[in-house]
Amino acid sequence: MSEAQELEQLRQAIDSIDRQIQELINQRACCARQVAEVKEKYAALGETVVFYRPEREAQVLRNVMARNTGPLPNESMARLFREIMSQCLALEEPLNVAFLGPEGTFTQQAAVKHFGHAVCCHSQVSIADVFREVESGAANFGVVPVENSTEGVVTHTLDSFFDSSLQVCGEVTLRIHHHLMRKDPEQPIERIYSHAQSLGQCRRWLDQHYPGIERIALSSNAEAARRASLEPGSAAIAGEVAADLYQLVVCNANIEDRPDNTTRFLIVGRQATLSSGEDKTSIMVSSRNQPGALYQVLEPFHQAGISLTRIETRPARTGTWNYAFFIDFEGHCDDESIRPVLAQLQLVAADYKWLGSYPKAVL
Ligand SMILES: C=C(O[C@@H]1C=C(C(=O)O)C=C[C@H]1O)C(=O)O
Repeated sequence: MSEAQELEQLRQAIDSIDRQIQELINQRACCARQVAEVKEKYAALGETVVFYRPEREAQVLRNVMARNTGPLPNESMARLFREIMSQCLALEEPLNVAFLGPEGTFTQQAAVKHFGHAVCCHSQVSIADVFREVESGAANFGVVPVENSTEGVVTHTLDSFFDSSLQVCGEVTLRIHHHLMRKDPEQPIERIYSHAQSLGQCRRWLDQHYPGIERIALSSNAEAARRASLEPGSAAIAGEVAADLYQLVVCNANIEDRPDNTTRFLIVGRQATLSSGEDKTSIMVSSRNQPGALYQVLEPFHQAGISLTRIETRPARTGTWNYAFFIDFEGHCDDESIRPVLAQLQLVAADYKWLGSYPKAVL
C-alpha cells in the first residue's frame, strides 16, 4: 500500500468513528433534556427548578477519569466530557455566571474550566458585585478567587461571606502562569503594571530583572494588559489570554517565582449542593475570647479524625481584636461523620456560619 492509500484507510476509520461519537453525543443530549423534563415534572408548585447539579457533574467527571485507559490522559478526557456536559446542560437551562472581570482575567478562565464554554459569562468590576449579581438572581452563579499558593488569601472574598446569604457550591483550581508583555518590545520599560497578587507572585523575578523599575498595582491583570497596550513605555504582567486580547508581545514567559503557582476559586450560588462522595465543607466560626477557645473549636475535628484543608483568620465584625476563623475541611455536612462535629462546634463557638458543602475540584 502507498502512503496515500494507508492514510485514506485510516481517515475513513476516523470518519466512521466520528459519526458514531456524534450520534452518541446527540443521544446523550436527548437524555439530558429528558432529565430536565423529569426535574420539572416533580418540582413543587412555584418551586424554582434546579437543573445544574454540581455533585452529579463531579461524579460524571470522576467516572470518566477512573475508567479511562488512554492513550488520552485522564485530564484531557475529562476536559472533553466537561464540554459535552456543558452543552447538554445548556439545552436544559443556559446558565448565567458572574465573574471577577474584566474580560481576560484568570477568574474568567476558572469559570470556563468549571462550567465549560456553553455558559454565558458576565464580567463584574469587583468581588462585591459578583456576590450582588448572584444574590439578586441576575446570575445563577458567581466565580471569585479565594487563595493563591504563593500570595495567600484573597481577603475581599472571605469578608464578603460575613454579610452574604450565598453558599459555596464548588471550587476550581488553576495553575497560574505569568508573562511579561509589551506593545513594543524595542522601547525601554519605564513601569510595570499588574494586579498586586501577581506582582507578589513574581517579586523575586522582578527584583532580579527589573530592580529599579516602578511597579504599579491595578485592579486586574487584564486592566494591566489594556494599559500596556496603550502606553509604549509600559509593560504588563498577565496571562496568555490577556496577551491575546490586547495583542501584546510576550517578552518573558512563566516568570512566576514558584513553578507550582496555583489559585483556588470558589463558585458561589443560592442553592445547597448534595453530597458527591468526595466533598469539602467551608465554615466560619468565631471563638469566645477565653483561654483554650480556639482549641475547643478545633478539638471536634481532631476527635473525629477529620482533615482540615485550610484555616484562615480574619478580623471579626463583632468588635476590635475579635477574630473569625474560616475553616475548610474534608467531608459533606450531610455525612454521618461530619454531622456531630458541626453540632459540637455550634455549642462551643461564639458565632458559627456554614458556608457550603461542595465537590472537591476534579479538574
Ligand atoms: C443531566 C442532568 O442535568 C445536568 C447535566 C448533566 C450532564 O450532562 O451529565 C449533569 C448534571 C446536571 O448539571 C442530571 O442532573 O443528571
